[in-house]
Amino acid sequence: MHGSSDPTDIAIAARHVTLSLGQTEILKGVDLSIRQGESLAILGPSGSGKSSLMAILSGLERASGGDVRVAGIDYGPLDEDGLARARRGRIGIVLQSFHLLPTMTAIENVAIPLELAGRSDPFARAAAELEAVGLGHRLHHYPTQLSGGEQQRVAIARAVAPGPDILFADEPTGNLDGGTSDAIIDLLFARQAANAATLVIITHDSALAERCDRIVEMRDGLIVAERRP
Ligand SMILES: Nc1ncnc2c1ncn2[C@@H]1O[C@H](COP(=O)(O)OP(=O)(O)OP(=O)(O)O)[C@@H](O)[C@H]1O
Repeated sequence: MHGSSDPTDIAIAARHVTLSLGQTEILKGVDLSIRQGESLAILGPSGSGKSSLMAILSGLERASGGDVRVAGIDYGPLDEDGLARARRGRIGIVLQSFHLLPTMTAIENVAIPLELAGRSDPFARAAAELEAVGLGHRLHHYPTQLSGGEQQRVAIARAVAPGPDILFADEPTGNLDGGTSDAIIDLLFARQAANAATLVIITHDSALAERCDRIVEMRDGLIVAERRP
């Protein structure tokens, strides 16, 4: 009835998004629409603005200009608290640098956001999520007691645990060996399918990009190409 342009199908709508930091123009007018349930890979050289765009779409950073609407919420009028509330339980984020809380164990890092989102049995659920990423034997380790790849997997467990509608991942396989990387990617796509979630992945891994529904390429603060694998 409404066709593919039905606005309720759109999980993420960015219109002419700009980001300037000081004199530097990092994003120069990005237009991007992503459908609910779609998987999108963002490719592009180092410094092209991929992480900056993800920070804005995920509500971690505010755009300097343009419009961002995610899961029906206009980010424009929201302050930092408003953005945090908009993210909670709906948006999962895996960042390159993990951002685990150093004073909390692996299980606490996964369980506390579940508790904040009002989910029942946060610790049982967190344990199950950590087992799913192969860390059942590391539940009570602190981040400094975990390898980079293990911290990465805790960050992934934390992001997927609330069953978010939208999952963002910045180089999710960057710290993982081949076998672990394949298992984690399978897990991300399985979670996406189970929740009909939207998945946005920044990656240099072309095999991973090819598994997505759509690939966009960034260069110098703009999306310059788009294709379907
Ligand atoms: N806080 C900041 N202050 C100044 N410049 C910044 C800041 N954050 C990012 N930049 C610059 O913005 C540009 C885009 O950075 P961004 O991290 O978005 O690129 P990227 O495509 O994700 O790169 P990579 O693949 O290396 O992670 C870079 O030139 C970077 O130096």
